[in-house]
Amino acid sequence: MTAQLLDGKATAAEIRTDLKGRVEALRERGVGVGLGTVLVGDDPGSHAYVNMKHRDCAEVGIESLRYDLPADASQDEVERAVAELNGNPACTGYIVQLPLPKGLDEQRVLERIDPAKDADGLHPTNLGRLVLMQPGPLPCTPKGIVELLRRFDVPVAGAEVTVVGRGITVGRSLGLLLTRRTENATVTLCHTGTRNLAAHTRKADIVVAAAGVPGLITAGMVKPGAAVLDVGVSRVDGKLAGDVAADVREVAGWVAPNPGGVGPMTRAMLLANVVEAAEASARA
Ligand SMILES: Nc1nc(=O)c2c([nH]1)NC[C@@H]1CN(c3ccc(C(=O)N[C@@H](CCC(=O)O)C(=O)O)cc3)C=[N+]21
Repeated sequence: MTAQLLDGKATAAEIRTDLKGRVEALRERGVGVGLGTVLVGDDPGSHAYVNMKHRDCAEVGIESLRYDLPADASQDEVERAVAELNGNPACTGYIVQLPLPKGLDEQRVLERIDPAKDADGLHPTNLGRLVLMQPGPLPCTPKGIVELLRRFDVPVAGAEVTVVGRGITVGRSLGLLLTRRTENATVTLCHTGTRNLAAHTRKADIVVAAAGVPGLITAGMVKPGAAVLDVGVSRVDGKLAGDVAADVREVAGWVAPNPGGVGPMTRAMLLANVVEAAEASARA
């Protein structure tokens, strides 16, 4: 038996079609939707991701505003781009592509984003709302993971979920999201200090691998029939490598591959956050 594919690529395309209709409806009411990006430096991966985000915007009818700053940009220059997007009414939401080049204070930049325009949900105010279980923009990757599980009817309520990785953009935020009453999962959050990783993954109904360690999760670490989602992004000899080994397909019940799984869902949720913020402001 091989695992059912959690096809993030096809699901994200369906979501973009839905969003396109909602963007048209907003425009008919005179409400524009614009996504900004701030990219610093010349990392080829980051450039590729930002390009994909702008292509998605064009498809859905969202205006895009783009700031590309050189690798030697100063903290002030980055913060000036952020201030401009905060002040520009054509920009209804934006992101600062992470990681920023060494020497820049990432947290200080994130804190200067207007929380109402925070399309990534990474401003401390919005992360605080997540901790407090109040409404607000959610980090795109965790939101995409929950949406993917929901659309493929993977049971989440009451499930044992083991998340590997404690980063803010994925692991830690996902733990907070999945333990809300509306998701109701039991979460084990593993990290580099975890003593027996396999013991934690083997008991899980759902494993989310977001450690950035190529091939970390192998077939022997997975309970038969479990859902395994590969969120690892590493480059091995210039090629994209996930955290999940190929043999996992033979034991898992569902697999979200990388590429083609959670990545496209992350981009779709970025658009969803921008559209939802515009809809909320149109209601106000
Ligand atoms: N402020 C900020 N927000 C982010 O959301 C953010 C970020 N910084 N920095 C980097 C990570 C990484 N990330 C991905 C998004 C989409 C794909 C994606 O769509 N991947 C496709 C194509 C992969 C390929 O072919 O290269 C796939 O998985 O099928 C991957 C990775 C967002 N990130």
